Amino acid sequence: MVVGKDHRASQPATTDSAAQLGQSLHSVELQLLVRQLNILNRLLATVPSVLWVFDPNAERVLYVSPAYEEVFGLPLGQVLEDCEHWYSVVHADDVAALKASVKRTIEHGETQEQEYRILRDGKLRWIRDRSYLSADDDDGRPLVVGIAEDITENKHLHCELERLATEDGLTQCQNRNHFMRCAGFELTRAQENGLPLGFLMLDVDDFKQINDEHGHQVGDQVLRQLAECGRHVLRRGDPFGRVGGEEFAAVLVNCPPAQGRQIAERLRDAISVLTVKSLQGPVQITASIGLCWLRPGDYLDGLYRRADQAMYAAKSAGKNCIIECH
Ligand SMILES: Nc1nc2c(ncn2[C@@H]2O[C@H](COP(=O)(O)OP(=O)(O)OP(=O)(O)O)[C@@H](O)[C@H]2O)c(=O)[nH]1
Repeated sequence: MVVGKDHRASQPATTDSAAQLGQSLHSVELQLLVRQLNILNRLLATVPSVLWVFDPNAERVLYVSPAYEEVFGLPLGQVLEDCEHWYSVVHADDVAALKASVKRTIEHGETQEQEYRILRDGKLRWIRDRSYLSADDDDGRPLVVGIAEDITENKHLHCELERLATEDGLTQCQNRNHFMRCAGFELTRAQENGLPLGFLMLDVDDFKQINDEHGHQVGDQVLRQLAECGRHVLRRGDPFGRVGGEEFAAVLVNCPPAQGRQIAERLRDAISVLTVKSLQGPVQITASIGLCWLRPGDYLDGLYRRADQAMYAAKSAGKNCIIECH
């Protein structure tokens, strides 16, 4: 913006040049401001995150950046008219937590970070929203400013990494590390609450022979089917993992011995009727099971060792049976 020279003769020369200087200064500042505004608009239109400003007193969204339409799949105008539109795509189970998080920002000035699910184009997407209490605006009222990002891809990657870190690749049950962590957690919980807990160790019988006669692929299939059988027979929340080559373990959470024996028996029965296909015909499998119970002052190592000893006792007793260690 260029301001023209003022030729008014009545103006004294000094005042004239001061006014000119003032105007051109004004003009430079204005140009700078317009330029900054353009940059800011370009930035806001380019960044994939949604920046938003909420006025808690008026309960209105004062501003949302253009990415809102892309990220939330909703028109900008609607949310500026009524902030509830924002929640219309949020997963019903996540709305309360999201509202509570914004409320905490308003009431305590706490910076909040909330992850929630939205439904966009019939698909679930994950959003991470951070909100901050901003400096007062012109009227002296506090505003909440936030930045929301679509983190769906990160979330999927995180889930995949977690799965790889906790799951046994062959059988899809817990891997040894994860099982031991879960077992330790359940042991502590049982001790703190005085609840009964069982520990079960299972080893496939004559597995080397199965591998030798039918090949490793059939052996792998035996392990997969056995794991599937374990998932089916054991209760949902009971940790169950592959702790060695053909060795599995389970924690029977809040389970008195009588019930634990029934579960172990059901498992042994279910395994003994499993048939695994091979070129030479169906392969029958059996397993030896060791069982023991949590004692006061037990450590996971001790519990594991007693169940292992009981399992080896079952092997010595002729296999395909359950031995309990007290
Ligand atoms: N197919 C397959 N075999 C495995 C895997 N991990 C370990 N094994 C095999 O499991 C077999 C275990 O053999 P052993 O320890 O002698 O036990 P076993 O033949 O079951 O004998 P008992 O325990 O006395 O019944 C070995 O041949 C290992 O190579 C695996 O992931 N896949």
